[in-house]
Amino acid sequence: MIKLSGVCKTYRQKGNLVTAVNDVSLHVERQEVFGIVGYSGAGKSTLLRCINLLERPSTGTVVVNGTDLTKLSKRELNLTRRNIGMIFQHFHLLSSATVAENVAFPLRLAKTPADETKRRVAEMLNLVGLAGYEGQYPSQLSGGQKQRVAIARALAAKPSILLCDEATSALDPETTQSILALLKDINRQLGLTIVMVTHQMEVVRDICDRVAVMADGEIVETGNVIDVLLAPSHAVSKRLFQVHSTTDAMPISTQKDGRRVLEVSFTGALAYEPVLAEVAQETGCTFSILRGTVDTIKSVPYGQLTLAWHGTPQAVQRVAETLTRRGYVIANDVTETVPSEVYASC
Ligand SMILES: Nc1ncnc2c1ncn2[C@@H]1O[C@H](COP(=O)(O)OP(=O)(O)OP(=O)(O)O)[C@@H](O)[C@H]1O
Repeated sequence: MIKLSGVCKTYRQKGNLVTAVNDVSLHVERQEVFGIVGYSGAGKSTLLRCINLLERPSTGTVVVNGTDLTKLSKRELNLTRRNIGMIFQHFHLLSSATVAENVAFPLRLAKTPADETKRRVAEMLNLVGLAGYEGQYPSQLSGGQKQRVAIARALAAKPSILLCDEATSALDPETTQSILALLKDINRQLGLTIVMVTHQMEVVRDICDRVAVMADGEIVETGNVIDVLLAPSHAVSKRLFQVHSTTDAMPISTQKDGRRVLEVSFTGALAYEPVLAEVAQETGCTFSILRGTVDTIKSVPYGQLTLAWHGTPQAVQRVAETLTRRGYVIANDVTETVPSEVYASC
């Protein structure tokens, strides 16, 4: 559906070259919700804007539905862009136009007949839950309602792709949830492909199927959300997705007593099995839970726990291997990262 190959974007800034996106290749499947995350300045927005050529890549190709956008004339590009809607953090609504006029804007550009425009605007406002707001102005709406109008406008020309640039970052948590629910519905009902840039990990957890982690203009890790979230492999992903800091999770007394402190994760049916009790029995160790989360990601149960294992040195040595055999993932063996001076001083 969307295939980026070797995309680079450089800017000239005060005589220096800034590389915002560096040799990114990416494949987004039809109808998936794909997240792009990373710290500020990682290049996320620039990469997103390369997908509809709001930013023209310095090198590389952008193929959408089999067409390389970088090869199109201006006119062809404008026509193709109708297939790609976009929403933004600050909504970008026309303040002097009514809700209906805002939603009708892309249809006017496409010279859609008036009766069809009217019908489509009504359909879109119904979809986003704003039927009856046609005559209101953006200043009369809440942030969540403004984003709903922006979504209606973005979908008015029936695109098959929606790009979202920090679409929920300016909204409170409750409104964020309602916009995410709307995007999920749209993804399901209309079969829309959604690519979203976000720094909100709950957005990734709630709505994305796959995620790419960016750092310094590059994609450093891509995968299914549940895999990247529970067993991130790159240092940046670990920082972004870790639920809590290891140091916070370990009172000093536990560092001393717990011979082995492990951060583990598990998914699916394992959440319902008495794995920890069985591993304790098999190894002859006991354990305490220092920190933990058990939740679901898109209806799949998962858990992340920090465990202190107590027992003889030989017994605690067997714990990690036994947990792994039972299907747990060892995200971090914290014991090995605790300096020996810490043990000595406790
Ligand atoms: N038009 C521009 N001119 C010059 N440099 C730019 C331009 N746009 C982006 N950059 C630079 O490219 C880099 C990536 O910026 P970008 O906005 O894509 O990052 P981001 O990950 O989206 O950050 P944020 O989360 O803060 O929005 C930054 O160093 C930024 O300063």
